[in-house]
Amino acid sequence: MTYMRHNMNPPMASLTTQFSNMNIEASPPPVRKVYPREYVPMTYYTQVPIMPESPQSSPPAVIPPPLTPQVHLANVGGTTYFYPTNDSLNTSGGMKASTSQGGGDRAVPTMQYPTSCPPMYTSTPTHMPSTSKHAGLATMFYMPEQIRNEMYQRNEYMYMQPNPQQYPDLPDNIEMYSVLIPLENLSPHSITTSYRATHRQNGDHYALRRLHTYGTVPSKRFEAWKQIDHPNIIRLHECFITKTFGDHSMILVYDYHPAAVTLMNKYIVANGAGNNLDGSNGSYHDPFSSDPDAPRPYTHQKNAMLRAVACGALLPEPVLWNIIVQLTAGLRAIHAAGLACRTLDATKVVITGCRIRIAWCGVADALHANEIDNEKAKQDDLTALGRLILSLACRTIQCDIATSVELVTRSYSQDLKNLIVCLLSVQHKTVSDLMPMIGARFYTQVEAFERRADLFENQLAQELDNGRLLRLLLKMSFINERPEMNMDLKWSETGDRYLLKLFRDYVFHSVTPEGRPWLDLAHVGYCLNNLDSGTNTQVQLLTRDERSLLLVTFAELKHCLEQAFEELTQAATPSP
Ligand SMILES: Nc1ncnc2c1ncn2[C@@H]1O[C@H](COP(=O)(O)OP(=O)(O)OP(=O)(O)O)[C@@H](O)[C@H]1O
Repeated sequence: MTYMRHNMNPPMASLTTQFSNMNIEASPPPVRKVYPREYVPMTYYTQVPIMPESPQSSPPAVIPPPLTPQVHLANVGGTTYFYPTNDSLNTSGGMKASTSQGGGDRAVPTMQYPTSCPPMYTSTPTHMPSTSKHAGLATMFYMPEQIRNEMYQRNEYMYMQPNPQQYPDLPDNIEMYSVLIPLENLSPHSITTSYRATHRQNGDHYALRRLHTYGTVPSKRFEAWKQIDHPNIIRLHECFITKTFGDHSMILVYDYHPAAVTLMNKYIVANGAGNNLDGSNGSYHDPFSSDPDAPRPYTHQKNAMLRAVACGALLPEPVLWNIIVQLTAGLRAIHAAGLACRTLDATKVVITGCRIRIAWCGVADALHANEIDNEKAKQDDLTALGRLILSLACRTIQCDIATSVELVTRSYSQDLKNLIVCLLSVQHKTVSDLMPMIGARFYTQVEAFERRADLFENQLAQELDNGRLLRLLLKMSFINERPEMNMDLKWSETGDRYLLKLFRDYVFHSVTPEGRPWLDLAHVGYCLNNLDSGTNTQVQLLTRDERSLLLVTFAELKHCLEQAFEELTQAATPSP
């Protein structure tokens, strides 16, 4: 009664006589919290209410009419509609309604509904809790903020546009790739450059690695690299030589992972403690290298590292194990394919969300094509992994091994220290040897990934529902308040469309008995899901003048919607 009420005391006399005897005062308080609950799929014309008739679940002040064997009457704009009661509904799906004489403008349909089950839409309003003072509306409409931010950040990278003034020398196309955007600051002396590019045919983005002035033929190992499809390795798709840059450059084409950031940038440079990049060309110097020309560590950097320990800036150990598990998984696949990474360091491993991936695989094979000792290269990979973990544990790349191991001993578990020492030792080892050292932490990682997968799956389910409801809303919006259709200025106000208009009011324009807008998303979700399913649950629609109350089922409303939308679709299609 009150869902369209604009003042607190509507004239009771205006209600149709069938309902005038109802004791409104005795009914439960009209506005209640609607607890989200599971949606129970219905079959047509069974009279089981979808939401239990508990005081917690009713929409505001919509009082269930006493179901009597008589025919219900409703008057709309001078037309009286007769609605059959429960008993007169036949389970074969037929339902009849008739108008009294009086020339109403609503053509009363004789509807045939399918007897099969309607589509099942589960988890109706579970993600649409009822509005409360404390919950912001935004949190109900959108996915969790962390996931949303991750997605938006990736989109930002996906839709990034090149600035031609910034890089005027960049070619428009390289073979099938165009719209080049450098992934790093271009430096005139570097021997490699990376770009994001778009494939001209399929429109997908790729990460291109250009090896400048590359004279020899592509390494045979590229074919093996292209076969590696692993979640912790960025996939190589193709490689070719091009003269587009005015030299013989080799281009290696990889999957593009938007918003990927190197471990160096995320954990070391961000800490401000490990920038060991040579200012002249941005290249990375390994502080543990046996090369006598490599920059040596400084005592003050050791102090900075110790200060980092003191103020708790070290990475939590689970983060390190997460990286170890993923990197060893990647290395395992690479070594099993008879290949070696050869350039594993913090600038060649990227992270997106929680995923760690080894980047630019195969580049070292192109640059050092003559290095054929694969077994040694595999050992070097494991040593490089040990150095990488040590750098991350200390959040610096500028400290000597002894000091770093000492720090790890003090700050982390014995297991982590043993693993690092094993990786750095000269003894022959394989990735499989590391597995017992990782031990049960492997299961912790699997659990974490499964939880994340569950989270995304749940979110996906909700988004599926949101998409479905959006399509329904779009259909309703195409119909409601349409100024004219096929020269008929009253099209959206008459016939089936009139019911849809009243239904729209019921769903979205309900007010509390005090006349305040009733913004309950559970109510909206409940109504739209019932409409989409075409259930046999009845809904009472009050005309705007509050003089008539119409009893309709969601199945009827669904039929009205489909009919009206079909009319629109036909009118939209130009005749041949
Ligand atoms: N497949 C990829 N998809 C998206 N971004 C990537 C991909 N691989 C690497 N990146 C990003 O590209 C950027 C540049 O990578 P690159 O390896 O050239 O960095 P670098 O540290 O400058 O190394 P180098 O000195 O060898 O050029 C990095 O920020 C990295 O996160």
